[in-house]
Amino acid sequence: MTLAPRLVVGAAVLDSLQEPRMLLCARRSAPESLAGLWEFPGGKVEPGEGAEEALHRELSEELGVTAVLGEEVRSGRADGWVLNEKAVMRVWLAELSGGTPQALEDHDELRWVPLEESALNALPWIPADFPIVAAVVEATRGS
Ligand SMILES: Nc1nc2c([nH]c(=O)n2[C@H]2C[C@H](O)[C@@H](COP(=O)(O)OP(=O)(O)OP(=O)(O)O)O2)c(=O)[nH]1
Repeated sequence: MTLAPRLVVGAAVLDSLQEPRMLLCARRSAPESLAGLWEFPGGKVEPGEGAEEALHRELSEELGVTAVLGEEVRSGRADGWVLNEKAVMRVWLAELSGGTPQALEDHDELRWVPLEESALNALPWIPADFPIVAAVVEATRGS
């Protein structure tokens, strides 16, 4: 029997949905295997929770912010971006609507990085995130 992959949600938080120039990147502090790697803030969808609802909860818990979600960053697969053998992630563009992001939980650094592949790819992302970063740059290009 194959178990359905666990759904994770992530936010590509932009300085502006209308005129995006910067992406908020978060450096994980745990678990040890992922500590020091950069990611999209977010986390696992809990049973009974909607994906977007989970993303708002994670942004509040992890960063202490509220956000408006923009379009979903599509992978070409219906279920999202494959992270590993056990998890897939759906990712939305987002813009802050309240609060100043703080590394409250799971992260030890937050950084606004220009929306350019060279600048973003210079960070050591969780490996599965590199194609998502490229798709975020593509989705915001020309805005
Ligand atoms: N949040 C997030 N998780 C990612 C990304 N890329 C990636 O492979 N993952 C993986 C790391 C974890 O194995 C999983 C997400 O788990 P998590 O630890 O963030 O979830 P959570 O906040 O709900 O925490 P918990 O229930 O495990 O305590 O997805 C990403 O960009 N953002």
